[in-house]
Amino acid sequence: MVDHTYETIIEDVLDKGYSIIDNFLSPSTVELLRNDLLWQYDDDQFKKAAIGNHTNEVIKTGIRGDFILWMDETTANGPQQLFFERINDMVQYLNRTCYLGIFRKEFHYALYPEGKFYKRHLDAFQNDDRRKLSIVCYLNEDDWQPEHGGELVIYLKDKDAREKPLNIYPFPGRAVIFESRVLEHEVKPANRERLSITGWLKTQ
Ligand SMILES: O=C(O)CCC(=O)C(=O)O
Ligand SMILES: [Fe+2]
Repeated sequence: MVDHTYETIIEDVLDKGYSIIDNFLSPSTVELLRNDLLWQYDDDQFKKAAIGNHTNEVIKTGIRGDFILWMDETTANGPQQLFFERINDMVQYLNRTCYLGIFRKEFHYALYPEGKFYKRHLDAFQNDDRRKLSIVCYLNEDDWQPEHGGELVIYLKDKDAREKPLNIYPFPGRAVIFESRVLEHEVKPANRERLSITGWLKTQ
C-alpha cells in the first residue's frame, strides 16, 4: 500500500537531500518520550556528548554542548517502543520501495541545556561511512516558539552552487531526515532546554 508521508520523504530526500515531517510523532507519543527523557536525565543516565566514534571520541564543549543517552531497542521501555515502532515502520517501507538496504540503526536522546549548541558538522565519520540517513525528532514542549532559538541550520546549495542556509525550528513532533554524508548542519543555541532524539539509519 502507498503511504503518502513516506512517499513525500523519499521524494524530498531524492530531490533536495532532506525532508521535514511535522507530526511524525503524535503529541501523546512526544509527551511520553519527553517525560522518559527528562526522567533518565534527572536520574543521571546521560553523558556529555563526544565528537567522533568509539575508536576516537573526544569531548569538545566548544563544538557541541549537549548530553546524550543511547537508546537500546532490545531493552526499550513503553515510550521507547512506540518510537522504535514508528521508525521500523518507516525503515520497512524505505527498504521495500527504494531498496535502501538499511539494516542497522542507532538512536540517542539528546538534551541541550540553555545556551548550548553543536557547531557546523557532517554526521558521517572519517573512518566509517555507514551512516546513510540522519533523523532528528524534536521532543520540546508544545509552546516552543521561534524566539526560543535552537534552530537546526542545514547548509543547502542553490542551483549556482551558492550556499543557502535553511533554518528549521525544533517544534515538538517534527522530524527532519537528511543524507548524513552530504548535508552539513549545525544546532543554534536556545534560550531554554532543547530536547530531541537523533539517530542514523545505516547500511551495515
Ligand atoms: O538536534 C538537531 O537538530 C541536530 C543534532 C545533530 O546534528 C547531531 O546530533 O548530529
Ligand atoms: Fe549532526
